[in-house]
Amino acid sequence: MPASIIDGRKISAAVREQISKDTADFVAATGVTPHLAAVLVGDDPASQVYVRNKERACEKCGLKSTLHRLPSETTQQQLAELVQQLNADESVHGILVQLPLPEHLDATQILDAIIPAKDVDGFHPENVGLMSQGRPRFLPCTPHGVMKMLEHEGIKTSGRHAVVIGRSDIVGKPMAALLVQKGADATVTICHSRTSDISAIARQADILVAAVGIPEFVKGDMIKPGAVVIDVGINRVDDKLVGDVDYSAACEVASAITPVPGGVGPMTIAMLLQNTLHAAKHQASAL
Ligand SMILES: NC(=O)C1=CN([C@@H]2O[C@H](COP(=O)(O)OP(=O)(O)OC[C@H]3O[C@@H](n4cnc5c(N)ncnc54)[C@H](OP(=O)(O)O)[C@@H]3O)[C@@H](O)[C@H]2O)C=CC1
Ligand SMILES: Nc1nc(=O)c2c([nH]1)NC[C@@H]1CN(c3ccc(C(=O)N[C@@H](CCC(=O)O)C(=O)O)cc3)C=[N+]21
Ligand SMILES: [Mg+2]
Repeated sequence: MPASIIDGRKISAAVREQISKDTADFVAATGVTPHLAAVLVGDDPASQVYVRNKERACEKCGLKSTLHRLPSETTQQQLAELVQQLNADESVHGILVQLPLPEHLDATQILDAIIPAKDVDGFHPENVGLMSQGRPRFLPCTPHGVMKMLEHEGIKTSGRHAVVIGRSDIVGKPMAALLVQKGADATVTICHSRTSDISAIARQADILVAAVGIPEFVKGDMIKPGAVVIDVGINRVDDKLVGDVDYSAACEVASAITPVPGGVGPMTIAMLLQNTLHAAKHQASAL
């Protein structure tokens, strides 16, 4: 039986509908419109896709979004100054600096400079620490979106073996952290570029998450029959979006799979809007 397709667009639409209502209530009560400021330096293709969709989603849900587009040649100091300006701007509730930054810029220093209360990506070390202790402030959007999808589909994680391919700070590591935490209770293995025999490990997964950044990295024979496959990858190949999983091969083996596009991406955006509303609520109540 071919895999069932986990419809990220549909699940995210349901989440966004709730966010729209909550945002309207918040605006009515406070007169404040939740405001997300995004910073894009240069022209990373996955970031371009993200920017486009997130602007549209903010607008539809009644949030304000502003995009600061900076040229690839932007200096560390110029970028740091923009972050300081957004930190100080009381009309801005959420700040997101698109990654990856161009080679010559130090992303860690920039992410550390975002005040934790506006860190809607959940990348600041204070927010990472809170998450890893199981008392989250802002959960990172992509892993949180994946957990929401699993929950929505009634896919249990407890006692299951989850294999995450990728150990980045934005996807792989926080994905593993959420899957292993109490309540989710998966047994988690993390793979990366130095892992030996990834295929053998991947084949043990009940839940396989691919966050590699290599088109169709996961082949059909790396998937255990009946496994759930979550494809986080957003790769542009000949002007089309493809994931990190060989989708047609995986459909023959998996029990359920997320497509690209239309899978994890829309969930990331829904979680970003949720974090921005949450940030605005906190900042309004702190006044
Ligand atoms: N759908 C969404 O909402 C989002 C999608 N993405 C997409 O997800 C993908 C991953 O993103 P991100 O985590 O930021 O990417 P990174 O490039 O930061 O991380 C990739 C990870 O994959 C590992 N890796 C690379 N090559 C191999 C290999 N041959 N075998 C095993 N592991 C390998 C790397 O290992 P090592 O650490 O050893 O280098 C690294 O840990 C990208 O396609 C990105 O565009 C990202 C964010 C959100
Ligand atoms: N600080 C930071 N935080 C991020 O979360 C972050 C980032 N930087 N840099 C780039 C990656 C990539 N990313 C995407 C999110 C949604 C879609 C998305 O909406 N995808 C749609 C695309 C639909 C289409 O346009 O065809 C889909 O998959 O269906 C894509 C990519 C977030 N990232
Ligand atoms: Mg990819």
